[in-house]
Amino acid sequence: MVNNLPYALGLTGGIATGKSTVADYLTRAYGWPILDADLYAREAVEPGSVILEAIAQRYGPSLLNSDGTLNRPQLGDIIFNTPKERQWLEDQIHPFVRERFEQEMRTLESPVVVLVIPLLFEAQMTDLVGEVWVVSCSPEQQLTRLQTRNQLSREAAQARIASQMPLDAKIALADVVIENNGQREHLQQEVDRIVSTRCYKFPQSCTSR
Ligand SMILES: CC(C)(COP(=O)(O)OP(=O)(O)OC[C@H]1O[C@@H](n2cnc3c(N)ncnc32)[C@H](O)[C@@H]1O)[C@@H](O)C(=O)NCCC(=O)NCCS
Ligand SMILES: Nc1ncnc2c1ncn2[C@@H]1O[C@H](COP(=O)(O)OP(=O)(O)OP(=O)(O)O)[C@@H](O)[C@H]1O
Repeated sequence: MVNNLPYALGLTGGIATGKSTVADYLTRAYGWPILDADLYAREAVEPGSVILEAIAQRYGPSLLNSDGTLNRPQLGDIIFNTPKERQWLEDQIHPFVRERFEQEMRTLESPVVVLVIPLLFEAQMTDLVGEVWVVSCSPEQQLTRLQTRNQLSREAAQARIASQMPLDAKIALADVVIENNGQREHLQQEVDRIVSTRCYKFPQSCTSR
């Protein structure tokens, strides 16, 4: 890690376990900036990008909406059901996402930054962060949250969950695990408790990986 970069806290977990909810709270309560892999992954496929062009070449122009943007649900149907195609897409997008994190981190003045990276382990981005927080919830809760938020059938939601590293395996690799099975207020108290026990008040005392 280059000197003078902020201390990076990596937030990951299963799909729809609550990473963005925790990130929103961290920035509201502590003022730490958030950098989000999902936003960079969207930037990677904006109209006019090389990657969107490659997607249209591979799957045909029907993968584009009439305004030239990516038809995300349709690409999701392909990649969350076909591991080889998921791998192809990740090979296109992940180098771009990594590059964007590195760029943005160099511009920050804050002593701490939160990187939200759903595929932190799968995409081997752990070197970007000083420590890893995994947001966890029960399998039933995860399925319900995902189906409700994305309006997905049970089968489609299960396919998305199955396309990621199992949550237990992520928990085993975590420095901090945040249980998110209760109300939002409880989650916030849990986050406050964790922050109070760690080094962020004195980030220079945090050691990099
Ligand atoms: C397939 C796409 C177009 C579906 O878009 P959609 O709007 O439905 O989902 P969105 O991008 O909001 O992602 C929601 C969540 O899905 C999960 N997810 C996304 N991509 C992947 C993947 N390749 N493997 C497993 N889970 C994934 C993450 O938990 C993410 O937070 C999109 O997810 C995508 O481009 N994925 C590939 C890029 C990627 O790997 N992104 C993850 C961040 S590095
Ligand atoms: N403690 C909670 N109480 C009620 N709803 C919650 C709670 N935590 C998260 N949610 C809801 O569950 C859904 C998933 O949460 P969130 O978007 O934070 O997950 P995520 O891990 O960032 O998802 P993704 O992997 O798809 O990016 C959202 O609709 C959010 O509002």
